[in-house]
Amino acid sequence: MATVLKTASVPGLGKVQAGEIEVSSVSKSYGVQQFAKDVVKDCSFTVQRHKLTVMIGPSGCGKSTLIRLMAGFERPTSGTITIDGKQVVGPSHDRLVVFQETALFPWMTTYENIMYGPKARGEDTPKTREFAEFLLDKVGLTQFRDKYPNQLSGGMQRRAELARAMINNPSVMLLDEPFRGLDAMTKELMWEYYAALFEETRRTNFFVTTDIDEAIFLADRLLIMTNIPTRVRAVLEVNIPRPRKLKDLVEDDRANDVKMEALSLLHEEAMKSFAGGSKAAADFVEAYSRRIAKR
Ligand SMILES: Nc1ncnc2c1ncn2[C@@H]1O[C@H](COP(=O)(O)OP(=O)(O)OP(=O)(O)O)[C@@H](O)[C@H]1O
Repeated sequence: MATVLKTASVPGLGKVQAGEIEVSSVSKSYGVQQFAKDVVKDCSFTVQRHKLTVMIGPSGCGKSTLIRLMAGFERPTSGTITIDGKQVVGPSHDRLVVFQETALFPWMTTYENIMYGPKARGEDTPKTREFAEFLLDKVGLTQFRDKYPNQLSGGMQRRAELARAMINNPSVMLLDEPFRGLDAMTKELMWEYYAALFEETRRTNFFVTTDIDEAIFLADRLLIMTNIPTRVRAVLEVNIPRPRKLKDLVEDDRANDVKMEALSLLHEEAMKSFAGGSKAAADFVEAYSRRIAKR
């Protein structure tokens, strides 16, 4: 059963659903017989209730595949995925996915986009409208509530996207590199908005990235993935107090320790991939070597 966390501070919401996902010995292959490609192999981990779990791994290792399996868009070749003990057999409103591509409807204003889900379910109530206003405020878009997506910057669109997912009160949010492609400063701003939203609600979040600073700034727990076919290589706890500040990334010793450990593990995985001829791994190995040389 999902634990219900009382959150009197969230107007219009009242309670936050927070589920727990268990991924048990999951494998996923594409293609058949001699063309079969193993993408995920015997992978197990838990996305703990009320925590922000971040998955980081080499480019192309199978992270998006895992998100699609957890969302129920695809089925594992073997193994099971459960949410609060119930097997995932298809998509559901209890697991909402935010992708890097914008899914905002261009003909709707920011407010209309956010209210789309509740309206579609016949829940256009004073409470949901109050929650929509709260979310607009939290993502800094109150002044832009009546603008259309093409009148918003890239960062604003991603913030509207977050609010549009959160209003549906899923028990787990799944985010697949939602800030990829944004410039460095906009990205950092997004981390602050997103972390504040997480801290306010303590909803279970699962976030996939290839950006080590993003991973450490956001995570309670960090899953380091192996090269393809992927599984969990290590789980690192990120014990930096919240709310976090960007300067923690450079000033907090715990952040630096986790970063060095994570980079070292990722480097080993990238080297394996590099040996297999991967261009993305070669880029990572070069960037890592430069970073180490600078220290
Ligand atoms: N539907 C599919 N059919 C065949 N192969 C697939 C399919 N989906 C993914 N793959 C393969 O699985 C591998 C992993 O892809 P995936 O997108 O899950 O990795 P990723 O870690 O999310 O990558 P990135 O970090 O670059 O976003 C890739 O080699 C990809 O080509």
